[in-house]
Amino acid sequence: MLSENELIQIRRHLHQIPELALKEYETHAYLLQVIAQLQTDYMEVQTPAELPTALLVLIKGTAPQRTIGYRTDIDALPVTEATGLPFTSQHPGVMHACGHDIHMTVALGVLSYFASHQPKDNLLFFFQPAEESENGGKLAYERGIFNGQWRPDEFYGLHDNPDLPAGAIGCRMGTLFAGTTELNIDIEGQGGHAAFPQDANDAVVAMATLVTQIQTIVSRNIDPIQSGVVTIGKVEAGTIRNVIAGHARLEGTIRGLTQEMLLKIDDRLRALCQGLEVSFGVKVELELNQGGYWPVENNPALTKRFINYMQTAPGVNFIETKPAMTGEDFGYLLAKFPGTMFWLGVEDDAQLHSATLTPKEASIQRGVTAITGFLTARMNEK
Ligand SMILES: CC(=O)N[C@@H](CCC[C@H](N)C(=O)O)C(=O)O
Repeated sequence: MLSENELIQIRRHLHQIPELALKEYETHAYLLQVIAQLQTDYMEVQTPAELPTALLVLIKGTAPQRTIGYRTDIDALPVTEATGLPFTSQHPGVMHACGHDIHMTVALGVLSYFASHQPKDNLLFFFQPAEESENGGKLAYERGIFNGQWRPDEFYGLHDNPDLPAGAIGCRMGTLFAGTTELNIDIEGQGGHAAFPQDANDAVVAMATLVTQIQTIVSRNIDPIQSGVVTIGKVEAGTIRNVIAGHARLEGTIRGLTQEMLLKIDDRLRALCQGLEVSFGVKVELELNQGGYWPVENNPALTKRFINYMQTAPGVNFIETKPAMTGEDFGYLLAKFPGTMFWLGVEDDAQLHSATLTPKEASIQRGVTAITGFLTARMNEK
């Protein structure tokens, strides 16, 4: 079983080798190396050919009634790290800014416990690529990697949370995370000389107007008692100060706690894009892609058990949380397999996706202890 100190060294190594969605080859190789040291005769490891940076590890139980799945994501973000940590990212422009290094380490800690204490039920660990983009969970499901002995009867997974105390477990009945839709908008106008706007059709002015109009969707079109978010995270236009840009592109994300909310926001976006074509004489292409980022809906019966355990287990700091507007493609897997997603507190002033995110490492061992305790208790239930 991996000690707390060994887990911290593993986390620091993973932190130095962050990789973007579907390119997690070095991470995959390192995970395999750690897992090989934990190998027992009741463990099977598989790299699915259909998704080559994913990893499945099955620990066979002594008297299995079910296969319990535990999922961790493994990808990182295109963020330039600014933590100044001695174990900072060695991959320029890429960082574990969402804490997936912590997620993987906790999963390895739980795996190492059951590799040396054979469980009663089967335990399936799924190291999933591409959570931040590219729909790794959906791809895994659609490409059929959860077949035969690799199919979980129920699934659990966590996300780190800087707003909660280190090691605290947060969860709620019902919806934990929003569904998200990625949006891309291309605006085609007419380029020209900066001095002769009358002969051009400025895509920058059309784009700026659209960005402002988009702000009215949440403020004016949705019920204030409900929730929605539209964030434009990236804008691109132009080449130099004295050339009017003929093309502009916006990239953003839509968030809603229900599918109805997401579809309503989609409709308003379509209408605003059509209006922009009329009012500015530009051509607008709107692309909406929800992929696997469905709302994360916790299964009522399993989540009740999970919360009961965490509320009463000695040494676990359980906090009931509100729904969050973060997205997670575990939402897709929870629509296919019953299960529970929960938070692990990592206590930091920086937010997720920030270049200075520095999760507290004390959360790792506390998370491992809470999760191994829960899984053991779950295996003793009918
Ligand atoms: C926990 C977290 O931060 N998840 C990501 C999920 C990305 C969703 C998708 N690529 C999108 O941008 O809509 C998040 O940004 O919430």
